[in-house]
Amino acid sequence: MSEVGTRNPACAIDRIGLKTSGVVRYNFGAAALYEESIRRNEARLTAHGALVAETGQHTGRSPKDKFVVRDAATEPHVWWDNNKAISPAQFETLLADFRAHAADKDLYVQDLVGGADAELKLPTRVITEFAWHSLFIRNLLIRPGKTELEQFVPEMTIIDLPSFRADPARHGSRTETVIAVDLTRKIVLIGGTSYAGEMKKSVFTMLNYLLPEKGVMPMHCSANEGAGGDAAIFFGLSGTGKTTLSADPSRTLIGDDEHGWGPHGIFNFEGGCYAKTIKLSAEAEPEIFATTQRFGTVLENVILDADGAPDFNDGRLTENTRCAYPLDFIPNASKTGRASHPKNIIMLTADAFGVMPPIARLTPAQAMYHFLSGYTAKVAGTEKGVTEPEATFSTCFGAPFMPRHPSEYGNLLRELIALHGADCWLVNTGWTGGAYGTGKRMPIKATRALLAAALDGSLKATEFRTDANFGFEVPVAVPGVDSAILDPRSTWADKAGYDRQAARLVGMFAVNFEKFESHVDAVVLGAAPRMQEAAE
Ligand SMILES: Nc1ncnc2c1ncn2[C@@H]1O[C@H](COP(=O)(O)OP(=O)(O)OP(=O)(O)O)[C@@H](O)[C@H]1O
Ligand SMILES: O=C([O-])CC(=O)C(=O)O
Ligand SMILES: [Mn+2]
Repeated sequence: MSEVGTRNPACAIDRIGLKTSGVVRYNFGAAALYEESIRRNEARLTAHGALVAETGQHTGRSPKDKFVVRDAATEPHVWWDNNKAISPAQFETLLADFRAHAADKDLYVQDLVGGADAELKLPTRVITEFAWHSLFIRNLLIRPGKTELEQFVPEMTIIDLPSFRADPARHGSRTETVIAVDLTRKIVLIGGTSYAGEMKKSVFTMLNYLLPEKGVMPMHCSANEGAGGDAAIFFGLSGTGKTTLSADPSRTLIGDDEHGWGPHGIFNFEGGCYAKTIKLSAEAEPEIFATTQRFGTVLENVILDADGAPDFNDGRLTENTRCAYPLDFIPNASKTGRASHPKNIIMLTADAFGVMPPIARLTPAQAMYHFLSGYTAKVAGTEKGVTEPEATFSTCFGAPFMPRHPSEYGNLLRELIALHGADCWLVNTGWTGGAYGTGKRMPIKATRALLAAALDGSLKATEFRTDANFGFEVPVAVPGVDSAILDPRSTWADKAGYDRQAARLVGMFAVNFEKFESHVDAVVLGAAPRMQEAAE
């Protein structure tokens, strides 16, 4: 095998049975991976020095094509209602076919780490067919130093071969796309998709399985820290604002997407960020915008204009355009990836029905209810002319990444909130002044002002009213924020329309929560939104 680059002399890729007649490139840095990506026609340079790649058919994750190996070790611990199973034999066949497929390919290898806590870290080797995927994952995970690299022994291995085609009859897959997760041997095989986000979420899935047994809560959340050392975490489904709102010039960024909460506080699983770039502007999100105008950042499915500059308003390939950059591309990012126990817990939702207030205070029981519900709303692509939003409930704000039953994560979170006395808030970054189609997206400025007041403690001291539908406490007036938006009903021209929409949403919450009723106590059940007797 022809090899280039730095690695532990005792750890070549044949440790996972891979051999190739091509060249294996270990732990290449950004410049070398740029050269490789461009030489191989995988990617292009932008006018400002970022690298831009297109993913073809798959412009987002493929949760329906993800499978977990059901063996004696995983059988009792995995939540099989939410995770599709494949047999150890099917996985073995798939792994053998991955080896055969790789046998004449050039391969890129990155030895990286998931988890900024030295006692809990997961050394992860990522072997990719594409050079740009190698740079993506190098940007996203934690990069070991040179000495560490020379002694690196992977615990987890990801093999990512987008040109592989799975065979449902042979591999137990659904389509030609497959994400196969062996939690016991800590191997993930990704085939038939070029969407880079699959790699980072594979590490997340593994940590979500491993950490609860060590008493650590894994979370789909961003995190930042105030000057006084007060940490905040922001849960939320895709597109609700974890990345946008955690990048705050007045606070230290810990991470934008995946964290653990253990006995020593919180820690990032990653060493980089993966931000949405659709309609990204220098005005609303200066720190994130700046990462797109420099060397080292990977842009995914972003369209370039005639001058080679990214056009973030162009959603021609997908609305899910992205940029991936190391944490230190954000000026005030943490160097350690760790912070104290969070003082504030924010649950983000993008309520496209325009019913929820922009901020509400949650009791611990309400926080548990909303954590298990995991509500947000999706809006259809505008080009299709669909104006009706669709409610999404994804438990723990991340069902596709949760191998275990939600009650395991829920109970861990509940204990931690009680132990550390964290304050909990629900923040709606979705629609105001009506539902999607009538109203508009909450101004980022307003969301930031409300969060600032919650995080500096001043919001707690203001006057609150109780929301008629959801039962949580909503501030009446906040300095620097138009009071009207605090009461969503007042922003709707059609009040009866608001009441109908609110009643519908409460009904959706109730139906969704039925599956958790036998897993929670009366206190959490009592935190459910109230069905109204009648509108008016
Ligand atoms: N009031 C608001 N608060 C936060 N984001 C907003 C707001 N209004 C519009 N946005 C836009 O919503 C998007 C939020 O995306 P962001 O990348 O922060 O999501 P995320 O929660 O990190 O998702 P993912 O887990 O998929 O990475 C951004 O494109 C941002 O510009
Ligand atoms: O993984 C992705 O595709 C993006 C992301 O963070 C999420 O969906 O939560
Ligand atoms: Mn995410």
